[in-house]
Amino acid sequence: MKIAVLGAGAFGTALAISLSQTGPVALWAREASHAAEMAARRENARRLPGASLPEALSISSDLARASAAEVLLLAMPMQQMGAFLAAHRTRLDGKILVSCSKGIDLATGQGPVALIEAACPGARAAVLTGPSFAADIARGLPTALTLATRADAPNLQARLSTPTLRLYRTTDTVGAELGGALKNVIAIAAGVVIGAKLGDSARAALMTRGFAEMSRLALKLGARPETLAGLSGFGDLVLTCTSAQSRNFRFGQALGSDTAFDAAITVEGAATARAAMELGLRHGIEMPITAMIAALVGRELSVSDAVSALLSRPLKEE
Ligand SMILES: NC(=O)c1ccc[n+]([C@@H]2O[C@H](COP(=O)([O-])OP(=O)(O)OC[C@H]3O[C@@H](n4cnc5c(N)ncnc54)[C@H](O)[C@@H]3O)[C@@H](O)[C@H]2O)c1
Ligand SMILES: O=P(O)(O)OC[C@H](O)CO
Repeated sequence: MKIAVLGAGAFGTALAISLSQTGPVALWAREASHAAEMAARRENARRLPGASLPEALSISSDLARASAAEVLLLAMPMQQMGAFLAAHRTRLDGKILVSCSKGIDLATGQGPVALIEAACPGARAAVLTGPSFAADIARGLPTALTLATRADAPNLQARLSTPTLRLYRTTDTVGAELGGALKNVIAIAAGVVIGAKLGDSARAALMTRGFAEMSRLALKLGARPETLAGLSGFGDLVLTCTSAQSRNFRFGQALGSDTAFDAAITVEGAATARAAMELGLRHGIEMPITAMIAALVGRELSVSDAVSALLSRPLKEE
């Protein structure tokens, strides 16, 4: 199976580097100048500096060429995916489309699989998610991910595994994509806690209650509990809430300490907080932490008001 990675951000580039160990891979960048720069330097200096691009990795901005592969990894920010699929649906239909994005589409309230199935009904959709920083994957550090798909999973699992990238498979696409999306919102909240100097005990409480609300929404939408407890849910929640490598966590830290944050950095949890809050309202699921983060991101609430509101909620059973 030939592979192409569509989207030359940090994650797409890291996956392309890792997958090049087991066969030829094409990396597609939407800007011709970016593709030319990477091909000349053998490095993605804009998004993943310091990682060299192997010879087995071909780079281009020609989507017709890249999308000739059977397996296409979609590695762009979640809020871009709907427009990308709509613009290129005829080229993408019939392929195996593996979403590598973590989020909920704000315009439709849908995850990547529903977006793919709506735009490209002849495609087979999959989700690759779990605890993994691009820099770690690119350095060849051991990483375990979840591959969620209802189509030909063992073959795809084998093709996307490398000596350092270990994939576990599931058919629970809803659970895998919601775990990966919702943990980003809780990671922003964990960053707020640390940025506001509320302490590690508060962060542990926040992560636990955050996991409870992630699970409430995901189970209501059809996810399986074991998926939420696995790599794509609990595993990624732990990584993202405890590492300063996480952009969602660092964005939260900046909110909590009232310091500036570069708006050009991809922070998936910001839009997903609002999308998840709206899903919660629609399905009658209480999501107090998510609602608080949506309000903080929208500058509708101060950090101290958000903390007071969470601490003054009615006492209840765990
Ligand atoms: N960086 C990580 O460690 C990591 C790990 C796991 C998952 N992810 C997920 O991968 C996705 C991408 O994140 P990233 O870290 O690569 O982001 P990034 O900010 O490094 O790069 C985003 C890339 O997407 C490209 N892009 C933007 N809009 C596009 C469009 N309409 N069409 C094609 N390309 C477009 C940009 O040019 C850029 O190269 C996110 O959903 C993120 O949650 C990232
Ligand atoms: O840097 P973040 O916060 O987007 O997190 C990256 C990955 O999702 C961690 O698994």
